[in-house]
Amino acid sequence: MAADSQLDHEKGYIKGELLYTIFQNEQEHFSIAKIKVHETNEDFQAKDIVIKGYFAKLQEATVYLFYGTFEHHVKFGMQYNVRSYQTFIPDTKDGLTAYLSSDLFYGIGEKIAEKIVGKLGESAISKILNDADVLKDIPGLKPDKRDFLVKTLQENQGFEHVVVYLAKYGIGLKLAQKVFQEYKERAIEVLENDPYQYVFDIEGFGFRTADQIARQNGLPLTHPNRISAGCIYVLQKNIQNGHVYLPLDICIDQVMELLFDRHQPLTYENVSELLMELNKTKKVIIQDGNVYLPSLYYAEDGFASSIKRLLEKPVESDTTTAELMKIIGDIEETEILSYGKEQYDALSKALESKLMILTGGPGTGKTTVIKGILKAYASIHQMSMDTNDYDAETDFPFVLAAPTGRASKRLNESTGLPAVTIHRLLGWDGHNGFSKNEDEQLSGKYLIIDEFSMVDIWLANSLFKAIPDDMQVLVVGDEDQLPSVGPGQVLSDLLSSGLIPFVSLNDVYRQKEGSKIIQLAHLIKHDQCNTDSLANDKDFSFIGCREFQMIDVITKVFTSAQRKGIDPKTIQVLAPMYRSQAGINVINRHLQELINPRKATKREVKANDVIFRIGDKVIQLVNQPEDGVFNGDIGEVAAIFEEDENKDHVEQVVITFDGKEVVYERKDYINLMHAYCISIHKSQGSEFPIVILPVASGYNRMLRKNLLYTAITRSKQSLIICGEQHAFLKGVRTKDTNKRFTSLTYLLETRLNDSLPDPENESAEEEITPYDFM
Ligand SMILES: Nc1ncnc2c1ncn2[C@@H]1O[C@H](COP(=O)(O)OP(=O)(O)OP(=O)(O)O)[C@@H](O)[C@H]1O
Repeated sequence: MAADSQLDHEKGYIKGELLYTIFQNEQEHFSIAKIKVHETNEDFQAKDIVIKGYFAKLQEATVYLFYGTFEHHVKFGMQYNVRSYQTFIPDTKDGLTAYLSSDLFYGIGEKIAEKIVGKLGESAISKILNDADVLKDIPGLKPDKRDFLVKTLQENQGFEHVVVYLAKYGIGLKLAQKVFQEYKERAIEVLENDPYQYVFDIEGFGFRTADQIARQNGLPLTHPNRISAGCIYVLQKNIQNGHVYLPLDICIDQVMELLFDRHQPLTYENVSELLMELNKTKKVIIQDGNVYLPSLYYAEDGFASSIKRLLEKPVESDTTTAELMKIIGDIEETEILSYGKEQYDALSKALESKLMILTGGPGTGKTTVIKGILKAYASIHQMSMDTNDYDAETDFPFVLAAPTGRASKRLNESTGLPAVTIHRLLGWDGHNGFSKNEDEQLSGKYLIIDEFSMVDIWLANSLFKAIPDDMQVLVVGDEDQLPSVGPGQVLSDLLSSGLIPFVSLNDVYRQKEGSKIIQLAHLIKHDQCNTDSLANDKDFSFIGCREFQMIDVITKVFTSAQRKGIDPKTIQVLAPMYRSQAGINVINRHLQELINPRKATKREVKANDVIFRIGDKVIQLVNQPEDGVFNGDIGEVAAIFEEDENKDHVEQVVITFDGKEVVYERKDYINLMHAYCISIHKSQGSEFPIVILPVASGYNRMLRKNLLYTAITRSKQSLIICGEQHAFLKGVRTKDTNKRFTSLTYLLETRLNDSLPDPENESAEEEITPYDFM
């Protein structure tokens, strides 16, 4: 613990003493403080500086070594962003004695301190922290004083010790803080004995980091914990590819590949045995030769059970076909339209089915049918569709929801009825789960979930658990769009089971037949898109260019739109990749410069490499249901507050999402990025008046039919594709062959087949529609 060995001259440091704390978040251990500088190897002359970072508790009159980097703050000027730190303990035994007999360790006098240092040497502090019993034989050190000394050291040095220790492995303060919160003083012991434990317990602690530490600590590569952590890591990684499980063979192969080492080879049996062990302790579930993480196994299982439960209680209706025809006829009259055959089927089937799926591409009338269903349901059951006619005692019968804020807003606008996000509907509490579940189910009679292709198996399970037995459900989606970001392919599994009543709308409606965007979407859907399909039209243009010209073309489109008085906010660029010559990051940088350039009067903050400026268009990257914002929501930077301008005394960025304000602190900036250009995946569930879709051959490995179809169907008024025609045509002809491993179809087949009437026979009986009389 000698000072010279403490000091890492290779890194920039400031040695200094706390003057005062400017801000402190005790829960997060985050502080901003002013320190007096004693010494530094940084190019820096001032006598004091503001530091910020995660600290245990900075004590006055204690000297610390801070390692970090300088950062410029608009108001406070130069600041030192601390990455790691430790208490500076003077170089000599005398220095250490002085430290231990300082005011910090009340009741420890110089004599006792000398004895401690005499016995334990210069590494006394580490020794005490590792094992407090080393103090047992110090003459004159009473048990209560000893306990106090250990406790104070643990409080002050424990966290630092962990920070310094983890910094050796490149682990930053923030993760170190999570580690300390989980294990306290045991952090280093756990890491030394079994770094893989961190992978299980600490969110964000990667397997590879644990592996590197284990190797440095000499743990054998065939250590069972390494194999176990490798198995869990492989399964977790595969969630990102949408898989619910991995077949045993594939799982073992991937684990062996991950853990491969020439000198200590693993056998198939080693991994397979460990998987069986994990299965016994329920850390994984192996079923029919497939390996699941428990949360996914139970989600699929639970979802299939909910479907079975609902279908076992069919709708009891005494409405005759003639009555239904009359009701639908009346709706046609008031809406001044005549439903097509598919639409009529959809209406009547949805009204009589406990659960129905409605699918269809753009402009096929999904919204028109939803509105018809709601009206017909209200008419059959003689219910008012006016929310004012209901109170706390009488629940509004129609429940409308969608996975994203934007999609639920559209559903609300198109139906005129309240619609919310699924998270909101289920009462997400922000941390532990939903308030609506199997014990406290939803109220209402008819549930419509739009954009269901975006719903992953976890959310589907939570939602369906909360549906009461007597509620009818309509699931709406477009099966040709991208599957959910999360694991599973719930919509397509439900459809391919063939066990859930469904209607697919294929006819495109007259008013929109003139729309090239919709035509193009349907040509792609039916694999009929060719060079002729890309001819310019009033709502569509294809601007040919090479990848290196892409940024130029996109900025020119924006400039010319601005000249024509088109609000740039109505234009959305959608691209498949973040990092490439014409990737999302580059496009965003250029568009920010063009649309919202730096101005002396405009506040901005810098977070990592990104500058957020007032007026910037931004996108939320994760679900933050506690604030009512969701992955993919687009907002605008409305205000930036400095530390002394708000009661929390922290810098804040305020984003407005459709009029709703959400406050972000620095630690949350990571959940935002610019949205002049967003990924096609993030655009699911949203629609934009004008879409620019760059298609470069550099995106080749991403270009797939469902991706391009999703992008195109986001545009409502105008679509501009720029790039290379052959890359686009190749993309729309490339099917997504990344099969997701899910067992939902199989589960539905095995559970429902025995208990339900054959839908084929059932629909054969019911097939009388007005068309049969025409
Ligand atoms: N039976 C019909 N007769 C006349 N017009 C219709 C009919 N069905 C739908 N339309 C019209 O076709 C257009 C598209 O219908 P709608 O918005 O319901 O389709 P959608 O599938 O929800 O489309 P999108 O997915 O693009 O939002 C609307 O203008 C609608 O009024």
